[in-house]
Amino acid sequence: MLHQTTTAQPIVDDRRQTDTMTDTEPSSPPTQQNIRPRESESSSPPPSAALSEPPGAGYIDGDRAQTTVADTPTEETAAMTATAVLAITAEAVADEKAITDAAVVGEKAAAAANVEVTETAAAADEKPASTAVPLKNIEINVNNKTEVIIGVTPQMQINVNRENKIISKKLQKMEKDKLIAEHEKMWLTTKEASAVSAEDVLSRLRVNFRSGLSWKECEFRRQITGYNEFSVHQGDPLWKKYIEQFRNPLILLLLASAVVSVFMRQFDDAFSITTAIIIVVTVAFIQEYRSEKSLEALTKLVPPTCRCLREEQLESMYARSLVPGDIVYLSTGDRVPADIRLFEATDLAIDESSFTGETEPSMKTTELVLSPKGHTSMKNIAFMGTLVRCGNGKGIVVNTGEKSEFGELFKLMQNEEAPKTPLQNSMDILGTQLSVYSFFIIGLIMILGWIQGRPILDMFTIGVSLAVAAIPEGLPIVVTVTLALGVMRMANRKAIVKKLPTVETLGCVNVICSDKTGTITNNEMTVTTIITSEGYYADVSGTGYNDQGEVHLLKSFSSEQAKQSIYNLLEIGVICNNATINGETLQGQPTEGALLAVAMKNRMYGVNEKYLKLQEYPFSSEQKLMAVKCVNKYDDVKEEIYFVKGALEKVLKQCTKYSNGNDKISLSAKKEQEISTEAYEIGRKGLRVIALAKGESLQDLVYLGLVGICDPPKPFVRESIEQLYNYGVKVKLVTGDAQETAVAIGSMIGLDMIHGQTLSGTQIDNMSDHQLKAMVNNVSVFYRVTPRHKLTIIKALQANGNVVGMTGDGVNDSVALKKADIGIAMGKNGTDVCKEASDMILVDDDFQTIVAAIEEGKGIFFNIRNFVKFQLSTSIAALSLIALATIFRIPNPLNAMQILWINIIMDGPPAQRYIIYLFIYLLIS
Ligand SMILES: Nc1ncnc2c1ncn2[C@@H]1O[C@H](COP(=O)(O)OP(=O)(O)OP(=O)(O)O)[C@@H](O)[C@H]1O
Ligand SMILES: [Ca+2]
Repeated sequence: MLHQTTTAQPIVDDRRQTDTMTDTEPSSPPTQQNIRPRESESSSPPPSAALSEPPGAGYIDGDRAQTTVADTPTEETAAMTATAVLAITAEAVADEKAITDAAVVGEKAAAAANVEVTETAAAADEKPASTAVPLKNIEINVNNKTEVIIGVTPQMQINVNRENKIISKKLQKMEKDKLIAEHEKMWLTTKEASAVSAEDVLSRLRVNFRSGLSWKECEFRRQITGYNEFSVHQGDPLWKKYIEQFRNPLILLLLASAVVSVFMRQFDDAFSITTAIIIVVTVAFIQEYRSEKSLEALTKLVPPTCRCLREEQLESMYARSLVPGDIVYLSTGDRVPADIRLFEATDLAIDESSFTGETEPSMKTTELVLSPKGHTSMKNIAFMGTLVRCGNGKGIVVNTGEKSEFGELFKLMQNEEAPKTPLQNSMDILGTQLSVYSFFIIGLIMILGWIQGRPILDMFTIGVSLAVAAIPEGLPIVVTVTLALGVMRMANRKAIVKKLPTVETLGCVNVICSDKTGTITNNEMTVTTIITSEGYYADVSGTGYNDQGEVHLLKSFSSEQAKQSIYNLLEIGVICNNATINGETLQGQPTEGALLAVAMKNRMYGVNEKYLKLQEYPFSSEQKLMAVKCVNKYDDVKEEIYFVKGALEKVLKQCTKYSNGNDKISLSAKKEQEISTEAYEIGRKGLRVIALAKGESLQDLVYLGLVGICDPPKPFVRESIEQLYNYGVKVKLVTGDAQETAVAIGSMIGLDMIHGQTLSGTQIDNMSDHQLKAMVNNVSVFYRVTPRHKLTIIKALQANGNVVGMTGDGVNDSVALKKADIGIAMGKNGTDVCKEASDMILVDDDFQTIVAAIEEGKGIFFNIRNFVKFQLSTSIAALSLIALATIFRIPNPLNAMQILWINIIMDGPPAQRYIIYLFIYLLIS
């Protein structure tokens, strides 16, 4: 029988033996007890088998082998038995009990499911003695060890293969059920996770926070939990929706008239009316179905992503693939992808307004909450769907999809009907008004006809047909379909509209406020210039987040000293930093990535290891400054040092000295002026300026120098702005960057810098609303603004009657994006926060797409207007034709069927294609 190791062992003999074996038993040559090739009666393996098997592999006599199960199965025996079962089925079908016993006992048994059967040619001399059928050797791979069964007839082999398959399937299934049961025991609710320590959650969900789950394990867990998403609940079946369409009172009346026609023996009328009704209903049904489908598709256009640790690699992946136990990293601007129990939180503030209604972001901690009451008290949980306003953190996914707290909310939300767009509303009103008028006129016609003594049934069917034709009950649907189709067309042009009304607004935008970094520029930052506080000046070559490039010192007086100064300066940039570069991909903020890259180019490695980070003051667009408090690990006197980087004026405010070689010199007004001029000169080239300083206290820093970071405008922005201008849309730049940088970029992209003014955040602060409103139209560049200012600017523009679009990518844009008539977010590099706040998303961050979207928006608006006009004119034509004919006692120029046909044809451009299909179909059948 088979055995587990690669050394030859005593093997269970055929029918008699039920012995158990261990791996440690010494190897012995095949004996009588061992299974040997029967036909050749030789104790040595046949040549071919010897060639194809690893040394010491066992042999099985396929003919004689039998199922044997140890009475008291141990792990080994179980494994053996399982294996035996697999092998021996050549003759005997294994009994169920054996399999079950074997499987339940040990892991090895389960591993036996790993069976591969390979056929090898039997030795030439191995001719079967008793049978004419050629024999074969088959190799069975069990637990990665090869076993050979010799002398198997083809039929036996088929049996072996078949049985092996069945057994391995059974074993796999049992193994899986067991695992599923185990996994289900380890899940915990979000509330439970909040009430225990992070370590407990980690161990309960069996994950190491340093390495994360394995891909295989994730795959398995996902089979249990499903994808991290909400299944939109299935509506009525299609046939029911189709029948629904008949529930329209007018259609019912028409049907009634068809029935009456049958009784009156006017079969051709009855037939044509019925056909027409079916077509009307089908067209309406298809339209509604299509609009539903396209609306559904909309929600799937921008799949959220997240950063997750798997097999020690930090991966950026779709949030839908998360499972409980995944380790997720959160940073400013992220949308929380699942319910997460935090085990690390640095100044982590999360906006839970969508969830709790609380407008103030909630500060998160990692400590356990003893008895959590309500969502607000669970300070150690980041809830799915909420947004990281600032700081960063790490946590473990505890619940996903519908199991998350947000899932509960989602279920409630599903029951709410989606609000109608203003356009849909006005169409509804128009529809009702038209219905009232039409009914009135139709009533008149019918009474008149009746008085004139026309056949009552004719008058009735004509009246009802007129009602069907003239009452635009399909109008709202057509509007929705047109909007939805437009939205899909925009999606093809890489602009995703989140809500239908946006399309209406797009047609009338006349001002676009655009932030600079990430919208106008690529937000791919490269340090190109360095100026130290001593005045050493260096150029940096190379682009991208890598070490390809060099730092060239220009004005060097003493080159060693200069190198040291540059080193000290760049060191701050590395330590006061949260980004990482893996290969060439950057995780984190581009500005920080640029600082890491320049240090790499200066061949500075392992700088971080020298210091231990004690505290961080994260960067925010309000402060425009970031600081970390550290100690030098190798210093005996563990002195605290602050490393600071940020906008020059903010950093200089905290500095009292500047560094000059090994000395620190007090900052004079003159020196400050000098530094500002240097910054101005760098900024004038369109570079972003970051100042770097360090010191023992945050109020008493030593200034070390500046870096200039290049981030040029994207291609074709200039052309797009020109095109927008031609459409009557003005573009304004609103940026957190310095004046000279903003102005430089502004002129690069063709903003009117001659007539347009510039305005800073501070200036806005010193203005009344009224003053701002008076001048805001003429400003083309706003600089050094905070998120609050961005909002004020939008409001002031709106107060002047503008329809304002706002584009942005960062957290600092989100409030303004929400306030703007249309918020436009960058889809690729934009933060989740800003995508959430926006109405439209540019998939590939291309500014040109805005132009395309506005074109589409205008087109759709135009289409709908035309359609309404068309519908109205045909209704009026039909009504007046019949009314006049009745008044003047002329025979009716159109019969009921003809009216209906006209109605079908005019029922909207999207429908026409289907009508043609239907006609063709009717013709064929
Ligand atoms: N990670 C950072 N650490 C420290 N300071 C920074 C950092 N990033 C940017 N700054 C400073 O803050 C200023 C602008 O920041 P802010 O976030 O308000 O604007 P932005 O979003 O980068 O630009 P825009 O509003 O045009 O998109 C920069 O000019 C720079 O001096
Ligand atoms: Ca930005």
